[in-house]
Amino acid sequence: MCGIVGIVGHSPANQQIYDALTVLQHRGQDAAGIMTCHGGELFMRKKNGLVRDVFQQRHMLALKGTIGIGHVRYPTAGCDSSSEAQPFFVNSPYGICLAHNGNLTNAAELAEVLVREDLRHLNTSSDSEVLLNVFASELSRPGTPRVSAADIFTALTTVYRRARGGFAVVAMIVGHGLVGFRDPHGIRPLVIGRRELASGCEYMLASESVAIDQLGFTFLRDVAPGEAVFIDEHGRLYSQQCVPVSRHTPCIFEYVYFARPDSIIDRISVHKARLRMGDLLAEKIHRIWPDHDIDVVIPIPDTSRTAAVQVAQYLGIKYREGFVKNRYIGRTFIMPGQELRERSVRSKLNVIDLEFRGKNVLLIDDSIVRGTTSAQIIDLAREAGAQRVYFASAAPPVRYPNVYGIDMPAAAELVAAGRTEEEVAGLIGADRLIYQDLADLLRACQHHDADIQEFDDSCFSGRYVTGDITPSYLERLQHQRSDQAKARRRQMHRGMLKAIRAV
Ligand SMILES: O=P(O)(O)OC[C@H]1O[C@H](OP(=O)(O)OP(=O)(O)O)[C@H](O)[C@@H]1O
Ligand SMILES: NC(=O)CC[C@H](N)C(=O)O
Ligand SMILES: [Mg+2]
Repeated sequence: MCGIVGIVGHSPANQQIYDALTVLQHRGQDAAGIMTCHGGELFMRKKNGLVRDVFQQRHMLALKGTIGIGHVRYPTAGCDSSSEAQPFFVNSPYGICLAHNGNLTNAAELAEVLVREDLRHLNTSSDSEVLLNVFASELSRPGTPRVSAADIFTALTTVYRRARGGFAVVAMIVGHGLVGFRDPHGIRPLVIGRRELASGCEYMLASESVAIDQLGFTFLRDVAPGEAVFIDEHGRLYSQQCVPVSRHTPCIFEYVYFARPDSIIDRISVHKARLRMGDLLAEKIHRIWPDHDIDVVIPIPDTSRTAAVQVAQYLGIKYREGFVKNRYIGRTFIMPGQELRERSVRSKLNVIDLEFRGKNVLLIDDSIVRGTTSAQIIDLAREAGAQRVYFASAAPPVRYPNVYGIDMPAAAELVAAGRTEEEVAGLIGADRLIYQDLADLLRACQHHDADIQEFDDSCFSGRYVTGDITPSYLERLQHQRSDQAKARRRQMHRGMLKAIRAV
């Protein structure tokens, strides 16, 4: 789940894009990049690492111009090497750079056609590079020195026809302006902000509204599914619905875990959705376990806090912060490799013993995916002297891979896949485990103000809204992107580097 941002303004864009990327850092910790444009020249800095580590003063000074795009990456395709950090760039036509959040489900087929028929070169295994080349190929069709907003929308209409999956994109066309578009189901989020200055209007596109707020822009609206927007270099905004919306199904996992609570996605407040998740989870606990013996509710920081407060309040039980999180360690779920994730949970969270000693504790998390966090946390709670350790998840069991931009490619790595809730409880070591029901999660995320009737809830339901996910696709994905496969690839890469050095 990457974070993307684009700005067209009247003052230097570099610092603003940097600031927006730090606000979106929770969406990707692996790599960061910025590209800006000034007088027809492009400037780029991208590398593996957190935003604060990738950009030093000298890089910032070199990023000239009042228009630019930025990206923070959490890989879901290709590999995690710095060559796949974004934005990506192609010099023809016009010079286009692109930053992508999401995952194409037909990247392999597209790549083949791009090479064979569009005569394009692909330098990496990234699906985002594929998407950029499809756009570039379609945009080159008019064959004129400049293209209009209408030409850009025509090109994107064909991009929509060719590309499948989840995608929210910002792209910059040299000498033209900033483009943004969102997949036909609106799986991945994208919002527009505006700022009126004496010098004119400035625009910002971003993955989450929190970036718009923090940069002092005014939230204008979400980009609609299948819609494209174009902001020219003079700050004029054009938009067009490139494909009709048949089903608007935002990713429900944004509300469960990914997005910041202070963001509003598709007119649904993430914070309020999480509060309702807590309410409905508590209702269920009360319903199925009226004579519970829970002494205290303890959240697993950070994301579960909002729901946990509601559980405690509804059940009339004490709420206590029993785990202390090291604020300098990032989110573990989006770290690459199981070994690193396991090490990080332990070094990130520590217990305050007295909140556990002799008590029956109910630990709350927003979700259980691989079970990395829950299994270790339950051990910690026991070591701290808890008498009984119950566990509740504000989301239902994650049993199916995600193919739209969350790196859960292999069912075999999901602790609940093919297992009953009792079996999962046994595996993570809980005395009792309670999951949110899917119907309640859907209810928690719906809001009468928003028109959303359905969500992409594939990781819970196994229903894929794009309709192109077959068992053989999932098998291939597992084969290519399981932790084991990634480790094998890293090993091979290291071997190749060694061999090259030896030569
Ligand atoms: O079952 P798992 O595979 O461990 O995944 C689920 C856990 O990972 C996430 O936490 P993370 O530490 O990434 O971020 P947070 O601080 O926002 O909660 C999520 O909030 C759960 O705690
Ligand atoms: N998490 C994402 O949005 C990833 C974007 C893209 N698929 C990549 O791997 O770089
Ligand atoms: Mg967590």
